[in-house]
This record gives sequence, C-alpha cells and structure tokens, in this order.
Amino acid sequence: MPVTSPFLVSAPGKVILFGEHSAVYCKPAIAAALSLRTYLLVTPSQDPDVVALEFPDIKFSHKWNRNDLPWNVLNNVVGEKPVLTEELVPELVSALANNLDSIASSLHYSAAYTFLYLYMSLCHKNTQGVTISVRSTLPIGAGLGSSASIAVCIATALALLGEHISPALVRNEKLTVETQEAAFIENWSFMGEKCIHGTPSGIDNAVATHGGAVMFQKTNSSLPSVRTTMRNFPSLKLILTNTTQPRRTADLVAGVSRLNNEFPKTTTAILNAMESLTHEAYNLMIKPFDKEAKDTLRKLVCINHGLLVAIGVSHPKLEKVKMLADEMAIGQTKLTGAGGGGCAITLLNDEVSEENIEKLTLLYKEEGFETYETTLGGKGVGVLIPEEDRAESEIFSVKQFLEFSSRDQIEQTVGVTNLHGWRYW
Ligand SMILES: Nc1ncnc2c1ncn2[C@@H]1O[C@H](COP(=O)(O)OP(=O)(O)O)[C@@H](O)[C@H]1O
Ligand SMILES: C[C@@](O)(CCOP(=O)(O)O)CC(=O)O
Ligand SMILES: [Mg+2]
Repeated sequence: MPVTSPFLVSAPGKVILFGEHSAVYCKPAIAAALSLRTYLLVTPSQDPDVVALEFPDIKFSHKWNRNDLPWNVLNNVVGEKPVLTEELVPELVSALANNLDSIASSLHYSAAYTFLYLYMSLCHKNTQGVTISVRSTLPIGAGLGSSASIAVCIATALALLGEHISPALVRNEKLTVETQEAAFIENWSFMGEKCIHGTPSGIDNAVATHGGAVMFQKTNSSLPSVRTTMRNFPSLKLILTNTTQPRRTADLVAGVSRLNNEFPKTTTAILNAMESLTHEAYNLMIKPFDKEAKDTLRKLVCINHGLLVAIGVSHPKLEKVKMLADEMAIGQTKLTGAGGGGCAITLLNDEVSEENIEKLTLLYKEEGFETYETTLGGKGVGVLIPEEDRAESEIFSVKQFLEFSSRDQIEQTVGVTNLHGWRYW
C-alpha cells in the first residue's frame, strides 16, 4: 500500500492475573487488556529507499537502506510471500545479524531485530520507505506486556504496508477487528514476541490484538493456542504498582527453564499447581461475582504469588510491595508478568477506604515505586488515519509525536478516545 498520508496504530498492554510463566509450559493463564497503550505512527520517508525507526522511549533511532537488507536469503529459503513458521527462520535470523551489528545495547537490539524480522517477512524489496515512530504510555520491561504491544503495532503496520490485510477490514463499523485480519496480526506479532524473548506463550500478543480479557492456553503440538474470551470479566478493584526495577522477560523465562532442567519433578508440580489455581479463578470469574468469590480470588492471588516466588521470579522490591500491602491488610498482592522487578498487582478488599489506598500509594512513592490508575478489559489493536479534510500539519507532525513529554500528553493527544481529526480506517 503506498503511504501518502500518515497512519497511526495502537495496541494495549496487559495484566496477567493468573498463570504467568506456567503459560510458557502450556498451562492456562488469565489476562486482561490495560488502558495503557503503545502508539505507532507510520509516515512516508523523504528518501523512498530508507526505512527508519524512531523509538524515543528507549532512546533509539536507526535507519537502513532497504536495498541492503537480505532479500535474497529470504526469497531462497521462504519465497516471496509471508510464510508462518513454528520457529524463527534460522537463515533469516543469521542474515539479519549483519544489519544489526552496529547496535550494542540489548534493549535496542531486540527492538530493531523484531522490527527487521517482521519487515522482511511482511514487506518486500519494493515497499516504499517509511519512518516508524513509537511512543508508549506503558512502562517498558515492567511486566505489562510492552513487548507484545509494540509487536502487535509493528505487525499491523507492516501487514498493511505489505497489503496482507486490508485497511477497510482492520475495523468494521462496530470497531471490532475482523477475525481473519486479527488472526494474521496475532500470529505475526507472536513471531515478534519470539524475537524479543525466545519462547513466549502468546498470551500477551493475543490480548494486545483482541483486547478484552481471556483465558489463554498454548498447545505443545502444532495445534493453535486456545483463547477463551471472558465476556463478563468482573470489574476488579486493584492497585498496579511498578517497582521500577528493570528486568528482561527473556532472562526470567530462561531462569525458569534452567530450574525446570535442574528440578524437573518439583518445577512440574509447581506449574501444575498454577494450572489448577488458574482453573479455579476462571470458574469464579465467569459466575456472579459475589463477596465470597472475591475473597476466594484474593486467596488464589496469594497462592499464585507464593508459587512464583518458588520458581525464583520475585525480587526484594516486589516483596516490599507485598509486605506494605500485607501490613495494612488492604488486599492480596502478586507480581504480574515475568517478575524479577517490574510490576505487582494488589487486589483490594471490598471495604478498603480511599484514605487507606492513598496511604499505601504514598508509602509506595516513598520507596520510589510508581502506581498507575488503569482500567482492564479495553480495546485491542486499532488503526487510525487523518480525516480527509485534515492536512498532516493540522493534526500533529512526527516531530510533535516524538516530543510529547509525558504519558498524559500522549494519552490526551493520541489516546484512542481523545484523538480528534482522525477516524478509524
Ligand atoms: N515503546 C517502545 N519502544 C521501543 N521498544 C519497545 C517499546 N516497548 C517495548 N519495547 C521492546 O520490548 C522490550 C521489553 O520487553 P519485555 O522484556 O518482554 O518486557 P515487557 O513486555 O514486560 O515490557 C524492550 O527491550 C524493547 O525491545
Ligand atoms: C512470563 C510470561 O508468562 C509473561 C511475560 O510478560 P511480560 O513480558 O513480563 O510483560 C511469558 C509469556 O507468557 O510469554
Ligand atoms: Mg514482554
């Protein structure tokens, strides 16, 4: 698709309520889309041969000449059309290393690698050069699925550029993503997640694509994963706290894999316990959610955290989040996402006062932690273009997009519900 005007893709982050890590071992997990999102702006490049990335959230920008990319390798091994493979194509992975060898930081490398892998897979040599600029209201590397959210945005933008999905179908009138288009985006963003952390379960990119809340289970055969939409997902009163301790999902997933190799029987028993508690939580959440159900759900949150501690993915700062909440007897806390730092959720007791919530958030602030006000279960991926009668300059330029100084400014300017002058494609 020739890009004559800019377009904007956005996708949400997620909170895993039950089953992180066990999800990688084909156990079910429950997650919901977050109101924090990643926004990706596609603009035509001035030089049609140049593909450029502007990722200010991780202080990274880079350019490639599209003629320098290993198209021949790809065509020899895969052919001209995108072919979904179970694993990343090793020949492409090794050929791309030459185009990435000047990038030293692992944070930058994984973002650039994900982009190039998907670009090579979904575009072709003659696809017009574009600049891909990304801003996120999600903290990066904090357990809220920023990797999946950016992978979904990149896969969607490149699938549009490569004409594998049709703009008209990305959103229908009810603003729901058409099934076939969504499946294409989900599958390719899963390959993106593989570039970022090796052996993802697929739950994060499924939620970032479809939105809402799901119980998700990867299969260990070539069968597709099972995604069960939880339509009546109860509204949960929770505090989301970021320890701001940096960590990489790839390292934590690799740590659990080492533990599994060293103590296979014990690790399997823990993963099985996570499986049964996720089922119990699911059964509670699909029925009328009364006081008793809420109490039980909090007990399951507590057990799930204990099991995550047992497989070595907590961190002293996450324990601090839990301890402060426990001391105030305000609710039950568990880490969310890969752990090792990043975020925790505290599922609050019903009767908790606003005053106590404020007191706890203040205590967290004193520890250097951040708390977020968010809602769960929102929209999945979406694509927006400027309304016909709007010139690019009337809306916002790449420069402005890159210079938004705060989460609030991003949300207020390009947030799905706030964006004026743009319409769903
Ligand atoms: N806004 C962003 N800009 C650039 N890269 C991003 C952005 N968001 C996520 N990423 C990529 O995702 C990686 C973090 O993924 P991960 O370790 O899985 O943490 P999480 O998904 O919990 O945030 C980063 O190293 C980076 O490659
Ligand atoms: C640890 C895991 O279960 C969740 C990782 O989430 P995040 O990248 O920390 O947001 C891995 C996965 O399911 O792919
Ligand atoms: Mg991730």
